[in-house]
Amino acid sequence: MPVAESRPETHPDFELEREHLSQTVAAMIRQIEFWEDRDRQMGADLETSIILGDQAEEFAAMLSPHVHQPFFGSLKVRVAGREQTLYVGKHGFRDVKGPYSVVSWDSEVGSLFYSDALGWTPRKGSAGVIKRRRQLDVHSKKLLRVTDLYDDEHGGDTGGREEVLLRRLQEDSTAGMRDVVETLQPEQNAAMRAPAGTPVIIQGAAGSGKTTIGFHRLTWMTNPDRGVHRARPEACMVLMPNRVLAAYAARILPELGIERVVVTTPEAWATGLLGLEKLEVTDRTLSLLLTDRDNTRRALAWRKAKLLGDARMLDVVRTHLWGKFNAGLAGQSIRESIEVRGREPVVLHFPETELAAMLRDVFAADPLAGYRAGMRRAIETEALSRLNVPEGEEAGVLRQLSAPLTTFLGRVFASTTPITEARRLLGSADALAASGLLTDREIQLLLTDPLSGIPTPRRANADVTEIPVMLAVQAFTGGIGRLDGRTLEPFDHVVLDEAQDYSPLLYALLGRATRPGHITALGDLNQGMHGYKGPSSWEAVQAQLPGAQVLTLGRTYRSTRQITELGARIAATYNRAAAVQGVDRDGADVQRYVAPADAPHGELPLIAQAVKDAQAAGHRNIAIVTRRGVDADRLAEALREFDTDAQPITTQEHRFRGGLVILPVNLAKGLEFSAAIVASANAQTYDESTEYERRLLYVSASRALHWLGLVSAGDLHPLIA
Ligand SMILES: Nc1ncnc2c1ncn2[C@@H]1O[C@H](COP(=O)(O)OP(=O)(O)OP(=O)(O)O)[C@@H](O)[C@H]1O
Repeated sequence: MPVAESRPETHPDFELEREHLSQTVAAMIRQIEFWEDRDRQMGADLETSIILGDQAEEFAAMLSPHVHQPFFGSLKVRVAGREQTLYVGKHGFRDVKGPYSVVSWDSEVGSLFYSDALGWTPRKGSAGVIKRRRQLDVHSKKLLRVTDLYDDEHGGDTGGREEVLLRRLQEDSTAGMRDVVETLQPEQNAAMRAPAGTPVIIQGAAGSGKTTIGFHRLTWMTNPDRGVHRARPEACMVLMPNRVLAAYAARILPELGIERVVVTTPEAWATGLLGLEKLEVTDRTLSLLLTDRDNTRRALAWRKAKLLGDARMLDVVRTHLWGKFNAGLAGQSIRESIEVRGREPVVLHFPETELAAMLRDVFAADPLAGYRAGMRRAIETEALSRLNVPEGEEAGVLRQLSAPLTTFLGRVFASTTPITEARRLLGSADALAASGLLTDREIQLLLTDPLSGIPTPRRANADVTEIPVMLAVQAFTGGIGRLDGRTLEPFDHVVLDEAQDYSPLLYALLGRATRPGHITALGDLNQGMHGYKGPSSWEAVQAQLPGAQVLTLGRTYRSTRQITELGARIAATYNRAAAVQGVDRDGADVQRYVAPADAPHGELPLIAQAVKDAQAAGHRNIAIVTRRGVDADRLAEALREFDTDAQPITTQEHRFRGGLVILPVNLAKGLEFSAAIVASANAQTYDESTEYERRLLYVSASRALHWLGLVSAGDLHPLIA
């Protein structure tokens, strides 16, 4: 069946829809004017009037940005013999006096627009049937197009959903991640709306929309419809692999209507929590894997890194701290004379045996704020109850207790900075053996140092592989979570991007730091660049996040068929999973630029030419991708001689602001551009025999939406030649 066409003259309902749009715009404007008119926001007294006025102003401010596009779709439903059309937009709007209401995309009914379901049973009321789904392209208050996606009266599915999607995918990239509210696909919608309070692992190939969907799920979590599971944006955190990507992705948030979410990197979060923002984080395992040719040493380094991120390490750390704090308690007691107003002073005495019993209870209770705070609270509570302190006098008693308590806690818990304590544990066979959880071979492995040949920086540093153990020490002693002023709270919701790079131990810790069931992990086990620090399977993650569901996104959306096919050729050399299904979108052929290996200026003139060609094809956001940061800096400089001014993005401080940029592949991961040019796309740069290098080549070659150029002085890489 032909798709009901979109041009005004061909879609029979175009005029009707245009009229509905203009009436909706008018109704919204009326409502905004009403809210903005303070004289009409009258309460019983002045104070209530002011509150009402402020509230109304806030409503007006929230609705205003949506007047230019009140909705993007509609749903015709039949319930109890009555037909009704619901309009779906980015922001809900209730037309109190008329029929021009809009339901929000992230509401319960909004979901029906995206799913393939043909009926539904609401919580109350009778079951309904979907009669029609319709896309309405609106821009600047003007209706541009009407496309039916599903029409009961015309044979059901029209193929319109694919048509709308393809149109959207043809658009140019922007300087930030975009929302896909208008074209969310059924499987994405289902993943986004996996029951609130259930941890979710979204597995999907590159370009399947994982990261995008993760942010949409976060927004969905903040909707009041989520009830007890509703998340406050300021209490949520998103972890992304680097700061360039974090800044790029965070731009989606205002579009989705939420603000104040913390979007950062795991390293920044960890060093912040450890109170060591200046700590340099190294990845010496990676350096060794890339430079050392000794296979035994490589295998050792890999296995040691894996073991450091093993979830059992949580209890290894806990047992170690138990032994340490108990030893610290030996010979300690608290004896303090306390005055309660109106009574004789009494001596409060906690002998060692009692303190030891309290410590045992604190370990058993495992408080979020850590054992130190837990112990303080336990002693304070016991003191108040033992002295039978009247309510008004509690603060005074606690003040008297404060100094001796701090001294005592200092003796037991001090000298435990997470870094030194983690290293002390990892260097001691006895400490590692205490829990009985590790085998002798594993203990030996932890005591060896396969990385001794890899230099460490001069500054204070920690390796990514030891950070989870340090965080575990921190979690047990000082607590782990979100700092709200001086108190530690669990995060309302945490989203992890590139979730295949988080160890099971980190998952266990993040689970502690977050409300139960409130982690959304987005990843692709096939894209793992750092298998030594990630989980071996999603089951290993599920073991740390009770009840976690794995949802798979099967389609990819980013690139044209030509670019997707090229990427698939590279990925097929290491990817064991079945080939993914791309959206079949036709585009320009992949362009290849090859100069003789001894050409006077090497590949420079070719890169400059590729940039000109991409620009001539109409692209503005263009990336030149290099293998390393130094290559990008060097090329940026040299290309100026060839009339090409590319902005380098070579440190995490740089930001992508659109235009022509040059950046190394590790910073390009996750970003996307209308056009991309892979510099030095050859086997000298991306070693063919190393899987890691082939994965990097894949990342470089998969950054473009529409146009891809491959450049080399000397033969192109065999996988893409
Ligand atoms: N339903 C959709 N409608 C329109 N565009 C979409 C849709 N889903 C994904 N896209 C687009 O596909 C591209 C890839 O999305 P995204 O970056 O979220 O994928 P990803 O799975 O996180 O990829 P990677 O693993 O490479 O980081 C983006 O341009 C995104 O806007």
